[in-house]
Amino acid sequence: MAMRLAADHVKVSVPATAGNLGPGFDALGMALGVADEVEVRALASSEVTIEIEGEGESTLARDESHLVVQALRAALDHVGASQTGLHMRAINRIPHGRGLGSSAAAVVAGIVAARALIAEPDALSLEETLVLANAFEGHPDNAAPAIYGGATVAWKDAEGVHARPLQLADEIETAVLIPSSVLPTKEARAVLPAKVPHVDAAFNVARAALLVNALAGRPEDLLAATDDRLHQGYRADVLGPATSMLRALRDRGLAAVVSGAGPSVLVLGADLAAAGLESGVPAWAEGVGGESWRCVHTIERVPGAMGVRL
Ligand SMILES: Nc1ncnc2c1ncn2[C@@H]1O[C@H](COP(=O)(O)OP(=O)(O)OP(=O)(O)O)[C@@H](O)[C@H]1O
Ligand SMILES: N[C@@H](CCO)C(=O)O
Repeated sequence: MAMRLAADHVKVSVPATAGNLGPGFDALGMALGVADEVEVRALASSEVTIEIEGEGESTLARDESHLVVQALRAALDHVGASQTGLHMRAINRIPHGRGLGSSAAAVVAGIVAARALIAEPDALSLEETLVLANAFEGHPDNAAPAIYGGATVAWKDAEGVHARPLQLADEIETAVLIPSSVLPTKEARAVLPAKVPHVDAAFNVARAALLVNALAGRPEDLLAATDDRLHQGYRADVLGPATSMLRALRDRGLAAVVSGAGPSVLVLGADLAAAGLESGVPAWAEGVGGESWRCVHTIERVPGAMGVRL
């Protein structure tokens, strides 16, 4: 027998995320202080209606092809629950195509909404949520922090997809510099080589391990720990102004990395106010690469996705 829906009105919030964190390509990630909200009402009819406010309000589909709806349906199928008509209201605050995990947030929102709707939420564990989200995304580094919050390491093996929360010291802050230009993740992945030199792989292994230690409370190592040879250099041309911003920040001694597939740039540090990154963009950074940038500064550990019944 199909699993029952136990609620007909739920609300979900999912944070933006930065994937990679420099050396941890497709593995490390961190939740950021901006979140999308989605309200879902199950309908007696088979109708699907969608209201969107914010990012994508004039471009996103209002039908079954909407990413949140697709993920919700996949999650209902996964637990053997009946499909339902639905009305969805989305407040989209995460910019799209900027390396801030908007697609992962949409997918996780759909799965967590399904989890809140069904009679047995335990049928969809956090681990299964990650497996389902990875099936949409193809890489788990954004979905993992979107689900668990804070900083995470995620990996795949023959059994599936896994993630663990990383220790994140209270003193670690983030600032994200967001340009107005967009870079679809698909385009940024298409320029990566199929093989990399062994010496570059070894270079990143050392930095990724050092970064885990630095995040746990050694902020003085963040600059060395955020260097990378596996993706940012290969993407320099498609990243355009982000490559200039990355260089400008690192030349100032700031631990900057490309956020996800870019073109946003993430800065990690223990006192980002001292670098003028606590509110707005510092004067020297305005117009770098011919872009207009805005800055989002986060000082607290960001929680993962939350779903509640209304
Ligand atoms: N809230 C949303 N609702 C529906 N579709 C969305 C939503 N957010 C993102 N998308 C879809 O995902 C696309 C962006 O995904 P893409 O993977 O290119 O970038 P990103 O997820 O923002 O960045 P990154 O993966 O580098 O962190 C959008 O153009 C849109 O099609
Ligand atoms: N690890 C992914 C993050 C993008 O979402 C990439 O760099 O392509």
